[in-house]
Amino acid sequence: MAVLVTGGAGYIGSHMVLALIDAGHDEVVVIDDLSTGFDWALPPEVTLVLGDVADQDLVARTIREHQVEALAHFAARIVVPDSVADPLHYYLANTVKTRALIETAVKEGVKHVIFSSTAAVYGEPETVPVPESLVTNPINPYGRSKLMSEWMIADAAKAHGFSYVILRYFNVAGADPRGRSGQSTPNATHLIKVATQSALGQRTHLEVYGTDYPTPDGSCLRDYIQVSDLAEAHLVALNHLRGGGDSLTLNCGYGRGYSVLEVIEVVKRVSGKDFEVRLSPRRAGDPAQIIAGADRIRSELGWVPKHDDLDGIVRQALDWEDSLSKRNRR
Ligand SMILES: NC(=O)c1ccc[n+]([C@@H]2O[C@H](COP(=O)([O-])OP(=O)(O)OC[C@H]3O[C@@H](n4cnc5c(N)ncnc54)[C@H](O)[C@@H]3O)[C@@H](O)[C@H]2O)c1
Ligand SMILES: O=c1ccn([C@@H]2O[C@H](COP(=O)(O)OP(=O)(O)O[C@H]3O[C@H](CO)[C@H](O)[C@H](O)[C@H]3O)[C@@H](O)[C@H]2O)c(=O)[nH]1
Repeated sequence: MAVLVTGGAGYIGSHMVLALIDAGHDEVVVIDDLSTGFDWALPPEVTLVLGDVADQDLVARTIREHQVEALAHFAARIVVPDSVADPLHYYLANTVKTRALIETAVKEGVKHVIFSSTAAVYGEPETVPVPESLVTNPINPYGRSKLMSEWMIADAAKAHGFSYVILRYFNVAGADPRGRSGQSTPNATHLIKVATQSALGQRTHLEVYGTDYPTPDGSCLRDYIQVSDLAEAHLVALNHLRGGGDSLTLNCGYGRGYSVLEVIEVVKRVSGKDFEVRLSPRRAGDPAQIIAGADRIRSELGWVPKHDDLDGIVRQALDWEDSLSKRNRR
């Protein structure tokens, strides 16, 4: 019985594929349109079906051919400010296409669904950390596009009898400790990516978007979770569902926040490189602070993170960026 990973050629999806392979799952199928992913991010034993998650014939054929039992749905558009600039594109890519995919999964009898959601569903919480029980109130189209998908999945599961785990990721960072994958999107906007590229001289400078937030140093606070720890959370979620466990919605974070300025300091210290930092106005759609209430995933799934260390995460990101620039020069 296979696991179908949508968006498996992307940053987080490729780490999920590696985690599945490392755990001995021999049937892993990826559907990816390679819009932001890379076929080389996949190990050779994994089948890549090139296409769109909303192509219902293609997805149905893939599910049947590989006897797919579980779906891990990563494929999406992910950049918060882009979602503010082009909301209809985000609702199509993240909500409408998820509807089509879930409809196909239901028709084809897929038993379990794991969905990549986001801390952005909480919006601008008044206090942190945020427990899963907090009322959701997304402040940008990206968060809304994901929250609608959460609701669809929960409603469809109730009506059609599949089980699900919705994982609300906080800020994902770092790379595979064995150097097999990492964040590879050339113009990625994520803070740790931009900072490591600046440290390696691949960018001229880094802009800090906002230093007038109501936080200790005025810059935004985020909870950075290492990408292989996050992939491991998906594996324990899959085992939970396969063992007959109930459907769950869980935060994925460490429960600790770092400010943008603190992250920059860590990148400078770990890399041993200084780079220009410009203090700029706020970026559209950014909440001041978002930190996970991180207990439920531990108690429900027994998830134990192994890489809860910002220095280590930054070191992995630097090593990955370095290997990526060598790959691109070849
Ligand atoms: N990166 C983060 O910090 C973060 C935080 C919270 C949630 N998430 C969620 O995690 C998931 C993965 O994010 P990522 O950082 O790996 O992004 P990514 O852009 O690296 O990966 C997305 C993958 O999906 C593929 N894809 C996109 N649309 C597709 C479509 N219609 N059909 C087929 N393939 C398609 C892309 O080619 C890419 O390989 C997303 O759902 C995102 O919303 C990410
Ligand atoms: O060059 C940069 C890049 C980012 N930032 C700041 O750093 C913080 C983190 O920004 P990222 O772009 O790294 O991440 P986001 O918090 O915007 O969003 C990420 O985490 C969210 C969940 O918290 C979503 O799920 C989303 O997909 C994912 O990109 C923000 O305050 C942002 O303004 C900068 O100051 N300069």
